[in-house]
Amino acid sequence: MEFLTNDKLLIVGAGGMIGSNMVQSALMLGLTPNICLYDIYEPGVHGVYDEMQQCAFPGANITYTVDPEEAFTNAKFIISSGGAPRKEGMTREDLLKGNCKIAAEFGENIKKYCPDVNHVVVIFNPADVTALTALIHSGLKPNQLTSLAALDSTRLQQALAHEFGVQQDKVTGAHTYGGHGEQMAVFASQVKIDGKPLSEMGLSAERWEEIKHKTVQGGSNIIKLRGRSSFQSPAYNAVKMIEAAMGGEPFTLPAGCYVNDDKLGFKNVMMAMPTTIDKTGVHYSEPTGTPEELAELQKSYEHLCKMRQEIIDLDIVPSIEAWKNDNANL
Ligand SMILES: NC(=O)c1ccc[n+]([C@@H]2O[C@H](COP(=O)([O-])OP(=O)(O)OC[C@H]3O[C@@H](n4cnc5c(N)ncnc54)[C@H](O)[C@@H]3O)[C@@H](O)[C@H]2O)c1
Ligand SMILES: O=C(O)C[C@H](O)C(=O)O
Repeated sequence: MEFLTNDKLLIVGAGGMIGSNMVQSALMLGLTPNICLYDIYEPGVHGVYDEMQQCAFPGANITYTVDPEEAFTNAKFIISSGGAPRKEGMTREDLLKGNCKIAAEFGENIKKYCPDVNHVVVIFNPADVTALTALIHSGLKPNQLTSLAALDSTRLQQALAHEFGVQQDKVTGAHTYGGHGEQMAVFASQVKIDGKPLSEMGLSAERWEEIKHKTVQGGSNIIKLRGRSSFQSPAYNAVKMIEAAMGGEPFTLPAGCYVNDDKLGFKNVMMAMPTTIDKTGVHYSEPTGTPEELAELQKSYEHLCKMRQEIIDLDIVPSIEAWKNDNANL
């Protein structure tokens, strides 16, 4: 089996549902044989390790540990789903306090044990805010850390493909930006169905609102159907993001990235943007949309600013001025 690299990939939260699926996806996609599984729950991560050994995957060199020093040392790529998931009836924001505390420790571990890491993907929710917390505590440059935001766009693609009876890959430009939560901004103006603009497809305004609602509720719908939050789609997409950061196939769906942009008016937040991820990290571009879509994005940004204030008030991150003093790149 040929691998893209031999660099160490660390999977944090590897004993959980997303973590265990990521190990498998990373090996099946041929990213690296050198994978370290880390979790705070020994039986869980031990069990995943045993199962991966029992796959007898050619060339794999998997280790597992509950010791952060052993886990983070020499890691070149990291994906973390190490945090609590929500249950039915909860919002992602309900996880903010507990998971952002975990994110602060996660960032500190990076700073202490692997400051030379190339790229980090944060999955655990609320992903925009846990990722911001991790970025601030890690001391990394903004283009080295991304959060998983792609599922909202793949859900929009899915709903539109179903509506028009086409293969999902015939739906292009179906993207959501801003926060990965109920306040996400769902963009229609760039969508094409089999090459034809959505505006020419005869979709009623009422039907579009239903598709939007379905997209926003996509995560809750999986919880209703499966009794737990999504794990296959986040695992696959996060591994694809890391593959792109390793220099493999480009990742073109929106990703969460640090934005501090006077021109756009979005300051000191992590949010989903039009992005590209490559060996040099994550790079965003300006979203294209109608004035209504951009106003929705502004609302989503304002919601993210409120959550940012909560983690400042909880002393999980310092004030914006203080974190900028610590890391001039932010
Ligand atoms: N961004 C997204 O699109 C997206 C999609 C799905 C799920 N999620 C989020 O991903 C997270 C994980 O979901 P899951 O289904 O894998 O949950 P899970 O409970 O199956 O797994 C989480 C794992 O993290 C471990 N863990 C907890 N605290 C840790 C710490 N401090 N260090 C290391 N490991 C730790 C747990 O022991 C557990 O094994 C949740 O927060 C969920 O909401 C995000
Ligand atoms: O919905 C959740 O809590 C998990 C995840 O954020 C998702 O969108 O599937």
